[in-house]
Amino acid sequence: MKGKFITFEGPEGAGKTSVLELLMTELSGTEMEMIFTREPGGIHISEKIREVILNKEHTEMDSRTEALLYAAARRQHLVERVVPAIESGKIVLCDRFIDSSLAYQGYARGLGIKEVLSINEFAINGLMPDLTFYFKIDPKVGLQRISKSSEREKNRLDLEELSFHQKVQEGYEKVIDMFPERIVVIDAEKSLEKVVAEVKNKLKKVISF
Ligand SMILES: Nc1ncnc2c1ncn2[C@@H]1O[C@H](COP(=O)(O)OP(=O)(O)OP(=O)(O)O)[C@@H](O)[C@H]1O
Ligand SMILES: Cc1cn([C@H]2C[C@H](O)[C@@H](COP(=O)(O)O)O2)c(=O)[nH]c1=O
Repeated sequence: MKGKFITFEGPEGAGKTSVLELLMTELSGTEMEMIFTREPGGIHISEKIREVILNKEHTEMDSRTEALLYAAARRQHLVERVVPAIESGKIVLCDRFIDSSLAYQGYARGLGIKEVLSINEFAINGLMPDLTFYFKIDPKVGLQRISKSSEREKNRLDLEELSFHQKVQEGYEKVIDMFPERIVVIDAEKSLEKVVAEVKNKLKKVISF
């Protein structure tokens, strides 16, 4: 039996990683076999690409180069980690995937959502998520959260202007309109406990635990 591929999306500081960590703890005792992973990263080569993309000294990086690097990291992560897990029946919970590229590179960087979708179609070769949670939050609130966090050093993308992060949010709204059946919107400005409860509730509709 094939597993499922579930992704978590949203602006900076929306709470995706915190929710995934709590889900990992709460669902680890259940019968469902799950893996938790992230983009860009999740495996050796893609973590190396992550370091190149997010290094705050790499201010000269061209937007198309950035889009191609995310797509390359995505391809390797899918082949090495995501596809084998799904084929062995596991549930894969992934922090960010293709919708990040559509919102950040396609819309906020101005490369075009369709153009970025097209390079990513080559990378993913048909493997779209079964379900995506979009963590909706005012970008200002998300950025305030990461500024307060002592564990989080700001990367090159975090350091973009507020106007860039507002465009990311607009980009996500467009992506949601393109894929309304796949993407579930979660109010990420609620307390962490409430967000986790809402995600678990929606998850129960696609997997049993
Ligand atoms: N619902 C919440 N209410 C208040 N603070 C929260 C909530 N969720 C997460 N936080 C805090 O906000 C900060 C960012 O959270 P987290 O790293 O989980 O976000 P993220 O969506 O993974 O961000 P990024 O994509 O930028 O890495 C952390 O300090 C976390 O403790
Ligand atoms: C997958 C992906 C990510 N990004 C951006 C989004 C964030 O600013 C960083 C990743 O950092 P996080 O702390 O792990 O959320 O990269 C992007 O622009 N395009 C993408 O495809």
